[in-house]
Amino acid sequence: MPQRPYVIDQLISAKAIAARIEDLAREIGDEFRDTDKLVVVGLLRGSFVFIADLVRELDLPVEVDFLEASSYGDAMESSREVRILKDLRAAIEGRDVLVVEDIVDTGHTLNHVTKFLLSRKPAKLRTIALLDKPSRREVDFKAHWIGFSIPDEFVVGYGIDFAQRNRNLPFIGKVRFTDEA
Ligand SMILES: O=P(O)(O)OC[C@H]1O[C@H](OP(=O)(O)OP(=O)(O)O)[C@H](O)[C@@H]1O
Ligand code: HPA
Ligand SMILES: [Mg+2]
Repeated sequence: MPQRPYVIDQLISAKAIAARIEDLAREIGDEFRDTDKLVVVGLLRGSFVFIADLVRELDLPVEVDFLEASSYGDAMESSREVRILKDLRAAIEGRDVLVVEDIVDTGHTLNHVTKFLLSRKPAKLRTIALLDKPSRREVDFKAHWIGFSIPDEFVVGYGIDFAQRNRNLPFIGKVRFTDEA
């Protein structure tokens, strides 16, 4: 299907993201100061840029692992069916876990993933998302840390895609279709 033409307007600059990550890393450091067994879990694919920047700001011994979950495919609407496409390598029972996500929109993805991981009985499980769109929530989910609360705009960049494109933009932008009146 041919894609509609669109442009991307910057919403959050690379500089603002970096500054916010420094603050978040300090708060996470306080929360996990007493653990030497933290596993930082990135949700593929969207979190790959955020987790890379976040772990480099963490002054803690960390193990990094990834879980792949998908619910949007190439669409702009959630399928509401979260599929786990790749499991963790680490066993997390009895360990402290920080789940790193790019965005909480309807909430289905993180809601499903946290239940999936909690069934493995970690000692502690916390969640962080760079972006939160509270006005779009369909399930009651709240991350422990949020980078930025944003309005109901379809966003791309800094790991986040529209039909698998634009993940490599260094900033967060919003998609604006140019064929709209
Ligand atoms: O709160 P929700 O409505 O569930 O939306 C958030 C999820 O949707 C996107 O993932 P997507 O399924 O597009 O996969 P991707 O991470 O591989 O891009 C995004 O990366 C989050 O994981
Ligand atoms: O705003 C968004 N942009 C891209 N992918 C998404 N998945 C959930 N919300 C979004
Ligand atoms: Mg995702």
